[in-house]
Amino acid sequence: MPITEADGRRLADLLAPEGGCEAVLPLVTDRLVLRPPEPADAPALVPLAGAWEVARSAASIPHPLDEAAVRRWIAEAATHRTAGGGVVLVVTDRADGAILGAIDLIWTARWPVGDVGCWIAPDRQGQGYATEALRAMLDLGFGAVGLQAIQTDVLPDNAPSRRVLDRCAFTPDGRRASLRVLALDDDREHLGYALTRAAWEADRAARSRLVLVVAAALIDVDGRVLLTRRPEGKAMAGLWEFPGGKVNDGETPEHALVRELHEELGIDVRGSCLAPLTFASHAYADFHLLMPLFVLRSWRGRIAPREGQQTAWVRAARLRDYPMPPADPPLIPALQDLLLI
Ligand SMILES: Nc1nc2c([nH]c(=O)n2[C@@H]2O[C@H](COP(=O)(O)OP(=O)(O)OP(=O)(O)O)[C@@H](O)[C@H]2O)c(=O)[nH]1
Repeated sequence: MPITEADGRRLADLLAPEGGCEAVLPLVTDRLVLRPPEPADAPALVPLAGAWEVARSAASIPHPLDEAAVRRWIAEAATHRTAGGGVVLVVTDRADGAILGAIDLIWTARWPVGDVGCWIAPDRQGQGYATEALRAMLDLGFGAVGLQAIQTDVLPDNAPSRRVLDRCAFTPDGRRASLRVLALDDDREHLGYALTRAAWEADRAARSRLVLVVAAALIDVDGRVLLTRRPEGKAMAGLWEFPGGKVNDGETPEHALVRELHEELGIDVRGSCLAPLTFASHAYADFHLLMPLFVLRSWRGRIAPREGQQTAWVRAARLRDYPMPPADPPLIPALQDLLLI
Protein backbone atom coordinates (compact mmCIF):
# COMPACT_ATOMS: atom_id res chain seq x y z
CA MET A 1 0.00 0.00 0.00
CA PRO A 2 1.17 3.60 -0.46
CA ILE A 3 2.76 5.28 2.52
CA THR A 4 0.41 7.36 4.73
CA GLU A 5 0.98 11.08 5.15
CA ALA A 6 1.73 10.64 8.86
CA ASP A 7 4.41 8.00 8.20
CA GLY A 8 5.89 10.18 5.44
CA ARG A 9 6.16 13.14 7.84
CA ARG A 10 7.75 11.02 10.57
CA LEU A 11 10.31 9.66 8.12
CA ALA A 12 11.06 13.06 6.60
CA ASP A 13 11.91 14.29 10.13
CA LEU A 14 13.99 11.19 10.78
CA LEU A 15 16.04 11.69 7.60
CA ALA A 16 16.54 15.44 8.07
CA PRO A 17 20.23 16.31 7.97
CA GLU A 18 20.37 18.11 11.32
CA GLY A 19 19.88 16.30 14.63
CA GLY A 20 23.34 15.95 16.24
CA CYS A 21 23.76 12.55 17.88
CA GLU A 22 20.22 11.59 16.90
CA ALA A 23 20.75 12.13 13.16
CA VAL A 24 20.49 8.81 11.34
CA LEU A 25 22.50 10.05 8.34
CA PRO A 26 25.22 9.63 7.28
CA LEU A 27 25.51 5.88 7.84
CA VAL A 28 29.04 5.05 8.98
CA THR A 29 30.54 1.55 8.77
CA ASP A 30 34.07 0.21 9.28
CA ARG A 31 35.25 1.33 5.83
CA LEU A 32 32.43 3.43 4.43
CA VAL A 33 30.41 6.58 4.87
CA LEU A 34 26.99 6.50 3.14
CA ARG A 35 25.74 10.05 2.68
CA PRO A 36 23.17 11.91 0.58
CA PRO A 37 24.56 12.92 -2.84
CA GLU A 38 25.21 16.59 -3.54
CA PRO A 39 25.20 18.44 -6.88
CA ALA A 40 29.00 18.73 -6.62
CA ASP A 41 29.23 14.91 -6.81
CA ALA A 42 27.86 14.82 -10.36
CA PRO A 43 31.17 14.94 -12.32
CA ALA A 44 32.67 12.13 -10.19
CA LEU A 45 29.54 9.99 -10.50
CA VAL A 46 29.23 10.09 -14.30
CA PRO A 47 32.15 7.76 -15.18
CA LEU A 48 31.39 5.44 -12.24
CA ALA A 49 27.63 4.94 -12.73
CA GLY A 50 28.12 5.24 -16.49
CA ALA A 51 30.55 2.30 -16.70
CA TRP A 52 29.06 -0.43 -18.86
CA GLU A 53 29.54 -3.11 -16.16
CA VAL A 54 27.39 -1.02 -13.79
CA ALA A 55 24.75 0.18 -16.23
CA ARG A 56 24.03 -3.23 -17.81
CA SER A 57 22.97 -4.75 -14.47
CA ALA A 58 21.27 -1.74 -12.83
CA ALA A 59 17.92 -1.44 -14.60
CA SER A 60 17.51 2.32 -14.18
CA ILE A 61 20.91 3.64 -15.36
CA PRO A 62 20.99 4.74 -19.03
CA HIS A 63 24.08 4.12 -21.13
CA PRO A 64 25.79 6.30 -22.14
CA LEU A 65 25.14 8.41 -19.07
CA ASP A 66 25.48 12.20 -19.07
CA GLU A 67 25.89 14.71 -16.27
CA ALA A 68 22.37 16.09 -16.70
CA ALA A 69 20.90 12.64 -15.91
CA VAL A 70 23.10 12.35 -12.83
CA ARG A 71 22.00 15.82 -11.68
CA ARG A 72 18.34 14.75 -12.05
CA TRP A 73 19.09 11.64 -9.97
CA ILE A 74 20.68 13.81 -7.26
CA ALA A 75 17.62 16.10 -7.23
CA GLU A 76 15.29 13.07 -6.97
CA ALA A 77 17.37 11.77 -4.07
CA ALA A 78 16.71 15.03 -2.18
CA THR A 79 12.97 14.83 -3.00
CA HIS A 80 12.69 11.26 -1.66
CA ARG A 81 14.40 12.28 1.55
CA THR A 82 12.39 15.45 2.19
CA ALA A 83 9.14 13.61 1.38
CA GLY A 84 10.10 10.76 3.74
CA GLY A 85 9.64 8.26 0.90
CA GLY A 86 13.09 6.75 0.73
CA VAL A 87 16.78 7.26 1.12
CA VAL A 88 19.32 7.49 -1.71
CA LEU A 89 22.97 7.60 -0.70
CA VAL A 90 26.39 7.65 -2.28
CA VAL A 91 28.79 5.06 -0.88
CA THR A 92 32.10 6.75 -0.07
CA ASP A 93 35.46 5.56 1.21
CA ARG A 94 35.70 6.48 4.87
CA ALA A 95 39.45 7.03 4.55
CA ASP A 96 39.49 9.60 1.73
CA GLY A 97 35.89 10.40 0.84
CA ALA A 98 36.17 8.95 -2.70
CA ILE A 99 32.84 7.83 -4.17
CA LEU A 100 32.65 4.04 -4.62
CA GLY A 101 29.01 3.57 -5.59
CA ALA A 102 25.44 4.26 -4.58
CA ILE A 103 22.59 2.57 -2.73
CA ASP A 104 18.91 3.37 -2.42
CA LEU A 105 15.96 2.15 -0.39
CA ILE A 106 12.54 3.39 -1.48
CA TRP A 107 9.30 2.60 0.36
CA THR A 108 6.69 4.97 -1.15
CA ALA A 109 4.86 2.43 -3.30
CA ARG A 110 4.64 -0.68 -1.12
CA TRP A 111 4.92 0.58 2.47
CA PRO A 112 5.89 -1.14 4.81
CA VAL A 113 7.93 -2.98 2.18
CA GLY A 114 11.01 -1.26 0.75
CA ASP A 115 12.87 -1.78 -2.53
CA VAL A 116 16.66 -1.70 -2.34
CA GLY A 117 19.25 -1.27 -5.11
CA CYS A 118 23.02 -0.86 -5.02
CA TRP A 119 25.97 -0.55 -7.40
CA ILE A 120 29.70 -0.36 -6.78
CA ALA A 121 32.25 1.00 -9.29
CA PRO A 122 33.95 -1.79 -11.31
CA ASP A 123 37.44 -1.20 -9.89
CA ARG A 124 36.12 -1.40 -6.30
CA GLN A 125 34.09 -4.58 -6.69
CA GLY A 126 35.00 -7.86 -4.99
CA GLN A 127 36.08 -6.25 -1.70
CA GLY A 128 32.88 -6.62 0.30
CA TYR A 129 31.80 -2.98 -0.05
CA ALA A 130 28.33 -3.85 -1.39
CA THR A 131 27.70 -6.21 1.54
CA GLU A 132 28.92 -3.59 4.03
CA ALA A 133 26.74 -0.86 2.48
CA LEU A 134 23.70 -3.11 2.18
CA ARG A 135 23.92 -4.24 5.82
CA ALA A 136 24.04 -0.60 6.94
CA MET A 137 21.01 0.22 4.78
CA LEU A 138 19.10 -2.80 6.12
CA ASP A 139 19.82 -1.71 9.69
CA LEU A 140 18.33 1.70 8.85
CA GLY A 141 15.34 0.24 6.97
CA PHE A 142 14.34 -2.32 9.58
CA GLY A 143 15.54 -0.16 12.48
CA ALA A 144 14.61 3.53 12.53
CA VAL A 145 12.41 3.43 9.40
CA GLY A 146 10.39 0.41 10.64
CA LEU A 147 9.98 -1.58 7.42
CA GLN A 148 8.55 -5.12 7.60
CA ALA A 149 10.29 -6.47 4.50
CA ILE A 150 12.84 -5.36 1.89
CA GLN A 151 12.96 -6.71 -1.64
CA THR A 152 15.00 -6.35 -4.78
CA ASP A 153 15.17 -7.69 -8.34
CA VAL A 154 18.34 -9.08 -9.85
CA LEU A 155 19.32 -10.40 -13.28
CA PRO A 156 19.72 -14.20 -13.06
CA ASP A 157 23.30 -14.06 -14.45
CA ASN A 158 24.43 -11.39 -11.94
CA ALA A 159 26.26 -13.86 -9.68
CA PRO A 160 28.17 -11.24 -7.60
CA SER A 161 24.95 -9.42 -6.62
CA ARG A 162 23.25 -12.70 -5.78
CA ARG A 163 26.19 -13.58 -3.49
CA VAL A 164 25.84 -10.22 -1.72
CA LEU A 165 22.12 -10.88 -1.22
CA ASP A 166 22.88 -14.37 0.17
CA ARG A 167 25.39 -12.91 2.61
CA CYS A 168 22.78 -10.45 3.83
CA ALA A 169 20.23 -13.28 4.38
CA PHE A 170 17.97 -12.43 1.40
CA THR A 171 16.27 -15.41 -0.26
CA PRO A 172 14.52 -15.79 -3.64
CA ASP A 173 10.83 -15.02 -3.07
CA GLY A 174 9.47 -16.64 -6.23
CA ARG A 175 8.74 -13.35 -8.04
CA ARG A 176 9.85 -13.05 -11.65
CA ALA A 177 9.52 -9.59 -13.15
CA SER A 178 10.21 -8.43 -16.68
CA LEU A 179 11.93 -5.07 -16.17
CA ARG A 180 13.30 -2.56 -18.62
CA VAL A 181 17.10 -2.37 -18.55
CA LEU A 182 17.74 1.14 -19.89
CA ALA A 183 21.34 0.43 -20.88
CA LEU A 184 20.22 -2.56 -23.01
CA ASP A 185 17.08 -0.76 -24.19
CA ASP A 186 15.31 -4.05 -23.66
CA ASP A 187 13.15 -5.92 -21.15
CA ARG A 188 14.89 -8.65 -19.14
CA GLU A 189 13.51 -11.17 -16.69
CA HIS A 190 14.67 -10.45 -13.13
CA LEU A 191 14.55 -12.74 -10.09
CA GLY A 192 12.86 -11.40 -6.95
CA TYR A 193 14.73 -11.62 -3.64
CA ALA A 194 13.29 -10.61 -0.26
CA LEU A 195 14.29 -10.27 3.36
CA THR A 196 11.64 -10.25 6.07
CA ARG A 197 12.07 -8.43 9.37
CA ALA A 198 12.21 -11.80 11.21
CA ALA A 199 14.98 -13.11 8.92
CA TRP A 200 16.95 -9.84 9.33
CA GLU A 201 16.62 -10.04 13.13
CA ALA A 202 17.86 -13.65 13.15
CA ASP A 203 20.81 -12.75 10.92
CA ARG A 204 21.66 -9.71 13.02
CA ALA A 205 21.53 -11.78 16.23
CA ALA A 206 23.94 -14.32 14.70
CA ARG A 207 26.32 -11.52 13.67
CA SER A 208 26.24 -9.70 16.99
CA ARG A 209 27.31 -12.62 19.18
CA LEU A 210 29.68 -11.17 21.76
CA VAL A 211 33.35 -12.21 21.51
CA LEU A 212 35.49 -11.36 24.50
CA VAL A 213 39.10 -10.59 23.59
CA VAL A 214 41.67 -9.23 26.01
CA ALA A 215 44.71 -7.14 25.09
CA ALA A 216 47.68 -5.42 26.69
CA ALA A 217 49.52 -2.18 26.05
CA LEU A 218 53.06 -3.15 27.05
CA ILE A 219 54.99 0.00 27.96
CA ASP A 220 58.79 0.12 28.06
CA VAL A 221 61.05 2.31 30.19
CA ASP A 222 61.00 5.02 27.51
CA GLY A 223 57.18 5.17 27.61
CA ARG A 224 56.77 3.48 24.22
CA VAL A 225 53.91 1.06 23.48
CA LEU A 226 54.34 -2.35 21.85
CA LEU A 227 52.27 -3.04 18.74
CA THR A 228 52.30 -6.34 16.88
CA ARG A 229 51.35 -6.85 13.27
CA ARG A 230 48.67 -9.39 12.34
CA PRO A 231 50.40 -12.05 10.24
CA GLU A 232 49.40 -13.11 6.70
CA GLY A 233 46.61 -15.64 6.60
CA LYS A 234 44.68 -14.11 9.52
CA ALA A 235 41.69 -11.82 9.20
CA MET A 236 42.83 -8.17 8.97
CA ALA A 237 46.40 -9.27 8.10
CA GLY A 238 48.94 -6.45 8.11
CA LEU A 239 47.15 -4.27 10.67
CA TRP A 240 48.87 -3.30 13.91
CA GLU A 241 47.22 -4.33 17.18
CA PHE A 242 47.82 -4.77 20.89
CA PRO A 243 49.02 -8.28 21.78
CA GLY A 244 46.33 -10.48 23.28
CA GLY A 245 43.59 -12.83 22.15
CA LYS A 246 40.28 -14.48 22.82
CA VAL A 247 39.22 -15.37 26.36
CA ASN A 248 38.46 -19.10 26.50
CA ASP A 249 35.58 -20.64 28.45
CA GLY A 250 36.49 -20.90 32.11
CA GLU A 251 39.23 -18.22 31.91
CA THR A 252 39.23 -14.78 33.47
CA PRO A 253 40.44 -11.94 31.21
CA GLU A 254 43.62 -11.73 33.30
CA HIS A 255 44.34 -15.48 33.00
CA ALA A 256 43.72 -15.33 29.25
CA LEU A 257 46.07 -12.38 28.83
CA VAL A 258 48.86 -14.02 30.84
CA ARG A 259 48.49 -17.13 28.64
CA GLU A 260 48.34 -15.15 25.36
CA LEU A 261 51.40 -13.02 26.21
CA HIS A 262 53.35 -16.17 26.96
CA GLU A 263 52.17 -17.92 23.77
CA GLU A 264 52.63 -14.91 21.47
CA LEU A 265 55.64 -13.11 22.92
CA GLY A 266 57.33 -15.64 25.19
CA ILE A 267 57.15 -13.41 28.28
CA ASP A 268 55.97 -14.26 31.80
CA VAL A 269 53.52 -11.90 33.38
CA ARG A 270 51.92 -11.78 36.81
CA GLY A 271 48.19 -11.06 36.77
CA SER A 272 48.71 -8.49 39.51
CA CYS A 273 50.88 -6.38 37.15
CA LEU A 274 47.98 -5.88 34.74
CA ALA A 275 46.29 -2.50 35.26
CA PRO A 276 42.93 -2.00 33.52
CA LEU A 277 42.97 1.09 31.30
CA THR A 278 39.97 1.17 28.94
CA PHE A 279 37.98 -1.08 26.60
CA ALA A 280 36.86 -1.37 22.97
CA SER A 281 33.30 -2.26 21.97
CA HIS A 282 32.96 -2.66 18.23
CA ALA A 283 30.49 -4.28 15.79
CA TYR A 284 32.42 -6.28 13.20
CA ALA A 285 30.48 -7.76 10.28
CA ASP A 286 29.99 -11.15 11.94
CA PHE A 287 30.59 -10.64 15.66
CA HIS A 288 30.65 -7.94 18.30
CA LEU A 289 34.03 -7.42 19.91
CA LEU A 290 34.37 -6.51 23.57
CA MET A 291 38.02 -6.00 24.44
CA PRO A 292 39.38 -4.76 27.76
CA LEU A 293 42.82 -3.16 27.40
CA PHE A 294 45.27 -3.53 30.27
CA VAL A 295 48.52 -1.62 30.77
CA LEU A 296 51.61 -3.68 31.55
CA ARG A 297 54.92 -2.12 32.60
CA SER A 298 56.80 -5.10 33.97
CA TRP A 299 57.29 -8.67 32.80
CA ARG A 300 59.93 -11.41 32.84
CA GLY A 301 61.80 -12.50 29.74
CA ARG A 302 62.78 -10.95 26.45
CA ILE A 303 60.07 -10.21 23.91
CA ALA A 304 60.38 -12.92 21.25
CA PRO A 305 57.43 -13.03 18.82
CA ARG A 306 56.52 -16.70 18.45
CA GLU A 307 54.00 -16.45 15.64
CA GLY A 308 56.21 -14.65 13.14
CA GLN A 309 54.56 -11.30 13.92
CA GLN A 310 56.43 -8.06 13.32
CA THR A 311 56.63 -5.86 16.41
CA ALA A 312 57.13 -2.12 16.90
CA TRP A 313 57.74 0.04 19.95
CA VAL A 314 55.75 3.18 19.27
CA ARG A 315 55.65 6.56 20.97
CA ALA A 316 52.14 7.51 22.13
CA ALA A 317 52.08 10.50 19.80
CA ARG A 318 52.78 8.22 16.79
CA LEU A 319 50.18 5.51 17.46
CA ARG A 320 47.84 6.86 14.78
CA ASP A 321 50.56 6.35 12.15
CA TYR A 322 50.01 2.57 12.41
CA PRO A 323 46.94 1.21 10.59
CA MET A 324 44.89 -0.71 13.18
CA PRO A 325 41.73 -2.85 13.21
CA PRO A 326 38.67 -0.58 13.31
CA ALA A 327 38.03 -1.38 16.99
CA ASP A 328 41.38 0.05 18.11
CA PRO A 329 41.67 3.78 17.27
CA PRO A 330 39.19 4.76 20.04
CA LEU A 331 41.68 3.23 22.54
CA ILE A 332 44.46 5.64 21.59
CA PRO A 333 43.32 8.75 23.53
CA ALA A 334 43.37 6.85 26.84
CA LEU A 335 46.95 5.75 26.14
CA GLN A 336 47.99 9.24 25.10
CA ASP A 337 46.41 10.70 28.26
CA LEU A 338 48.44 8.20 30.26
CA LEU A 339 51.74 8.65 28.46
CA LEU A 340 51.91 12.18 27.04
CA ILE A 341 52.97 14.85 29.46
N1 LIG B 1 44.74 -9.21 20.12
C1 LIG B 1 44.02 -8.25 19.58
N2 LIG B 1 42.89 -8.57 18.88
C2 LIG B 1 42.20 -7.55 18.34
C3 LIG B 1 42.61 -6.19 18.51
N3 LIG B 1 41.71 -5.40 17.87
C4 LIG B 1 40.79 -6.21 17.30
O1 LIG B 1 39.83 -5.84 16.63
N4 LIG B 1 41.08 -7.51 17.59
C5 LIG B 1 40.29 -8.64 17.11
O2 LIG B 1 40.01 -9.53 18.14
C6 LIG B 1 40.11 -10.88 17.69
C7 LIG B 1 41.26 -11.50 18.44
O3 LIG B 1 41.25 -12.79 18.22
P1 LIG B 1 42.61 -13.66 18.24
O4 LIG B 1 43.78 -12.83 17.87
O5 LIG B 1 42.63 -14.48 19.46
O6 LIG B 1 42.23 -14.66 17.20
P2 LIG B 1 42.34 -14.60 15.64
O7 LIG B 1 41.00 -14.29 15.06
O8 LIG B 1 43.44 -13.68 15.26
O9 LIG B 1 42.75 -16.05 15.33
P3 LIG B 1 42.30 -17.41 16.02
O10 LIG B 1 40.79 -17.39 16.07
O11 LIG B 1 42.85 -18.40 15.09
O12 LIG B 1 42.94 -17.45 17.36
C8 LIG B 1 40.40 -10.81 16.20
O13 LIG B 1 39.20 -10.82 15.48
C9 LIG B 1 41.08 -9.45 16.11
O14 LIG B 1 40.99 -8.91 14.84
C10 LIG B 1 43.77 -5.89 19.23
O15 LIG B 1 44.19 -4.74 19.41
N5 LIG B 1 44.44 -6.96 19.76
